[in-house]
Amino acid sequence: MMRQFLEIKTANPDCLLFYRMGDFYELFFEDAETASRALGITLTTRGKHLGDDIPMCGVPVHAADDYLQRLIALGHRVAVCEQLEDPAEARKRGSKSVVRRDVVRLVTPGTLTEDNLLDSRRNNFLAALARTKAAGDDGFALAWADISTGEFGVAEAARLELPALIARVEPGELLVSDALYDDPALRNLLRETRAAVTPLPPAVFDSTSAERRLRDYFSVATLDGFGPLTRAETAAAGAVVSYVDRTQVGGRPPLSPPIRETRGAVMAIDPATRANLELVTTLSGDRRGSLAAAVDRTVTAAGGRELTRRLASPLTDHARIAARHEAVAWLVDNAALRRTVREVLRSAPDMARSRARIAVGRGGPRDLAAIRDGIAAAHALAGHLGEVPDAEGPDRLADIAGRLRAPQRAVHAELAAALVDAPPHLRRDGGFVKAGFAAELDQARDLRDESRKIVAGLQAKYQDDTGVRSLKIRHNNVLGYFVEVTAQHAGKLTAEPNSQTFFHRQTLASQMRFSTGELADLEGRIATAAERALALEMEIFDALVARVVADGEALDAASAALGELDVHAGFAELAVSRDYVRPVMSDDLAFDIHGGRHAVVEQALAGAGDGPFVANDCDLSPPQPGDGSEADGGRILLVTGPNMAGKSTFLRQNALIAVLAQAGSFVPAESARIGIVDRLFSRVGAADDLARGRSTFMVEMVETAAILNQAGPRSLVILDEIGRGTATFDGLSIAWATIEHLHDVNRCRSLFATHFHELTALSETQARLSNATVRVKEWKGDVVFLHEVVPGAADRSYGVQVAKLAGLPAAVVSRAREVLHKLEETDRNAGAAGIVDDLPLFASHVRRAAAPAAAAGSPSVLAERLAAVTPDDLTPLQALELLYELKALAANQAADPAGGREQR
Ligand SMILES: Nc1ncnc2c1ncn2[C@@H]1O[C@H](COP(=O)(O)OP(=O)(O)OP(=O)(O)O)[C@@H](O)[C@H]1O
Repeated sequence: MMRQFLEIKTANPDCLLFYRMGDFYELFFEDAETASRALGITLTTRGKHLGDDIPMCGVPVHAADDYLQRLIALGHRVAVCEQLEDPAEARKRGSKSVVRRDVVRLVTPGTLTEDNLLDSRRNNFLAALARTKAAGDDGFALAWADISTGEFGVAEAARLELPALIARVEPGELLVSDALYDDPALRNLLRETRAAVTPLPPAVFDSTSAERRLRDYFSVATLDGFGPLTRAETAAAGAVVSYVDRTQVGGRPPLSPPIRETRGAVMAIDPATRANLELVTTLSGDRRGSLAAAVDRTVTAAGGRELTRRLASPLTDHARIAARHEAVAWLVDNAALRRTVREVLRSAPDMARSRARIAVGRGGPRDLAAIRDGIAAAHALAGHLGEVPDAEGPDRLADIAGRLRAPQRAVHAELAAALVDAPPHLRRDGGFVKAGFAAELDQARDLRDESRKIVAGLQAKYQDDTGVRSLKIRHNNVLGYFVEVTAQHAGKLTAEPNSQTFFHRQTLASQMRFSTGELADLEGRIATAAERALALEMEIFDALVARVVADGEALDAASAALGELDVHAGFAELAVSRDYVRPVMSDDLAFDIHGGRHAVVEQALAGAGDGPFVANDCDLSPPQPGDGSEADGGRILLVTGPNMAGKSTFLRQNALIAVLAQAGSFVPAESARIGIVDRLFSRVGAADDLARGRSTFMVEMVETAAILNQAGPRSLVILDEIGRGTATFDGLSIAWATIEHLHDVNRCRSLFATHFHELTALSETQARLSNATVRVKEWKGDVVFLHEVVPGAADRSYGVQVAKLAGLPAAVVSRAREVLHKLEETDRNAGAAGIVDDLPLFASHVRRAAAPAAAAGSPSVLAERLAAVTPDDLTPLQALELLYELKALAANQAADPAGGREQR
């Protein structure tokens, strides 16, 4: 047996080997040590190998899923090795022969199918990243498949686009070739992804053999039917199916043909933005508190997964977005139908995952029942949708109704006729086929149950015959049926005449067990009948499985349609219950939100009874009378305001409104007009990334750099407190230059929140920048937050007041007030004027701020000259001349720096 174990282990060196022995999976050697540590189970020894004890530990088969889940979560991979024949078969080959065993499946993070190993509301994708050599940085492709639902997608990407794509798909496991695994350019990407990264030999990614593998997997002669896949896409998709084959050991889960996603079809959202906006999980990884949790009104698992997917990948295609809104609008208007639809949906089980398990031979009777109930729900829903004349319903719903009708009624009828209402999880013990379905089965069962009644009668008879009232007939796997009496009464059975009937079988401490001829005879009949019944049930099970497998594609179509309908109905329910409106989508640069709210904060406030959320407007549409096209450039809104006033909330709520709208939902606002956003960027909050050797400030700058380098005219950019992680002047300067770059180069719709009030001066020179502030009231020295965003600039930050609210010791608060007072005084007298010479750009503003002190010194000549310039009035030539002049002025000033200071 050890030889067999070692052979199998050698073939699967990177996995923990679950070696089946009877009712246990046993682990040996290092695997046993690793597993016992990871699972907290006892480590024992069994036999010797090369003179040493063999470490061993085991998990019971019936509880194996739990242990698997924990091992997978810890990043292990497990090879499940089963007994492939009955031990009796093995014994026929000789008393020393070993039961045939082999690995039937590798369990890895990306190839799970069991419900308790999966999150029902999220896909679990296995992804593969491939690159074609010739194309360099641009030739990447990602393929992703969920073997628990059959979905399969593929897309091309440039290297810079990869982080966003991988973060969106959020694979559980990512396959890469050894070469990519070792590529320094991808090191950070691979380290940052939450997926378990599995390096594989380059041959797995070879595009020529990939093509063959795909043809083979989908049993097609050519891949042309899948649309034109690029070489990198073929390689990635080929790697996925090759790994599925390897881990499922030939049991092929049904996958849809790879659906190719065109570039730019979904809103690009990089990983930092995705995390910051907490779209599907919060920063701490929970679903609770995320946008998904706040807007999820779906009632099925398929709907939950579809919702998560939509929020993670909002569309950019006007027509497709409009179709989703149309479906939601229709379900908003048809309240009665919406309620019926949701009611029926509630009864629909997770058909996709059940069908996938059935297809790989891991399904049980309960999975068949899920298909039965799923088909019933699908047909009922199609009926309800069909009751309303098609002309009234939007295309999207008509299409959904069509797919809901796809599964055959006959399949449902058979399942319904064969299965009991609530069948057991495992088929092993039978008991799932309805009485009356198969006459032969009924007979076998009757015989079995009849015999059980006879056993009961026999027990009564034996009690009378022997006079032992406590005599029992029991059953166990070793003895079969036996008569049991307490030791005290044993004598009555061993004495004449009873000893003629009762044969002694076993003596325990306080009981004695016997057999009788009648009992042995009955036992035989019961066992045969039970075996027969079980065998018949297994036959019926297999026949039902075959029916389900044959109708698999229709079932998948219906399951997907069910999920989509659930999302539409859920969004409609959300719109009605939380007062969301249908956004008007356009192809220009509009972004005009009236009375917008934060989807998550609003609900949190309502839940905590913390008063209403204050709605706010936000208009980032191009201000000039133009056609609103890209040439006009979007507006930048610079938001200043005290701490805790609601700046971050305001910024995020607008980003979330864009995401919701393009995901197909209505939005929390009184009205919204949104020109489609193709990329969303946000830099919100700051966190150290010490693990990667990056300080808070470094993280902030890396993310800002990515935005300034990548944001295009159709992007939406949210920047919160850029530059706060460093010294004031450095921070202010960086923020200043960042805004100018956004305004002049990126020209995209942007929201910028800051505590640097100096930045508000930019509105004088930047045509498309306007200032907004969040109102507060001061009351008896404390600050009252109104959360109202109004045009204009804040005058101060109220930081000390907020610190007091936060419970800073009174002594610290009063000392801070003193220091603040002193600093403000110094600033008024000298500090501000000091900026004038060093940073001429700030001149216009600083002069205003320092007005009382102006007499104390003369402002910089350079600043004065600049202030006199109206850039819009200059011809290019004049501008160049001005530049020469300014350079000369600056050179003069630099030659006599002390002179400048002495004047002050
Ligand atoms: N519009 C609103 N209506 C009601 N409450 C709000 C609103 N906006 C924000 N709040 C409440 O105020 C709190 C603080 O908001 P937020 O974090 O956005 O402030 P901030 O101005 O960004 O603060 P800081 O400058 O300190 O980062 C939120 O947690 C929320 O409870």
